[in-house]
Amino acid sequence: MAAHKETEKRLALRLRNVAVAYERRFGFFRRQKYWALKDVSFDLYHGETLGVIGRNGVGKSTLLRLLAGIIAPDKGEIKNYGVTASLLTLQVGFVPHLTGRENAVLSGMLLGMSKREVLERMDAIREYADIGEFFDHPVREYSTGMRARLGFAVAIHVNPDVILLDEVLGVGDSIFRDKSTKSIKNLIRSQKSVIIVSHQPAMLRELCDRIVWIEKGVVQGIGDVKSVLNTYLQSLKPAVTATSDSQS
Ligand SMILES: Nc1ncnc2c1ncn2[C@@H]1O[C@H](COP(=O)(O)OP(=O)(O)OP(=O)(O)O)[C@@H](O)[C@H]1O
Repeated sequence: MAAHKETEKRLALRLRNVAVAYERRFGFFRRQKYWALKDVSFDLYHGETLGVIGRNGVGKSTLLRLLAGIIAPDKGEIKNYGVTASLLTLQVGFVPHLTGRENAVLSGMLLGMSKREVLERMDAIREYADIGEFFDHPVREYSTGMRARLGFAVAIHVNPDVILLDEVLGVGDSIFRDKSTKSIKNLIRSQKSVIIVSHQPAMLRELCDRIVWIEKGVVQGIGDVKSVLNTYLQSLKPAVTATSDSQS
């Protein structure tokens, strides 16, 4: 089931033959280029939710970093039709000796807000994180779940035109997981454009209008959620699926 929202056929972003290389080091002196993305082309329209699937290490996070403007393409072109894009990821590092409040300012600014915007939203962020007095304690005292709560609370209060979500579903304990999933679903059902990387097929089936399947840095499939997801899932377990299908 798709996200039930109007998708205007108005372009937000266009990628054409985009490639990204990282430099990998071998020992002290040897360096080699590694092409994490080799040839990626697709369009993103206003209001649509595009899912990104693919095995570990095929370039999904690289794609989101590229769209957020954190890295630039080494080849190809990204055309922006006047939208702001911001990456919501829990991998933004916190500074351990600073408090949750202070880290909220830093990571909010990293995600594209001005300091004033973060300060204006601080009460809402504190309330959303719901970690009590720990909000004003150094982050080094936090549990992993508390860090996830703080990271998510900041991320959810950023308000770009295009929201890039990197595996942010399903964080924290069950209460927070429900709350964060609900917030993400609300964002997705709004008229914003969303690109979501997830390894959870059920979630993608529920939320996305289209899917892009990335394999070894190239687009292996793009289009209808059901068919692209099915083809991808089949590709993960060809032998097993053939056997279990014939038994059922
Ligand atoms: N800073 C970096 N320097 C060198 N190589 C990198 C760097 N970041 C990522 N890579 C490599 O680029 C490839 C793509 O990484 P990326 O994180 O985009 O994959 P992914 O599809 O998001 O993986 P996962 O599903 O495991 O999160 C991987 O082989 C990874 O090792």
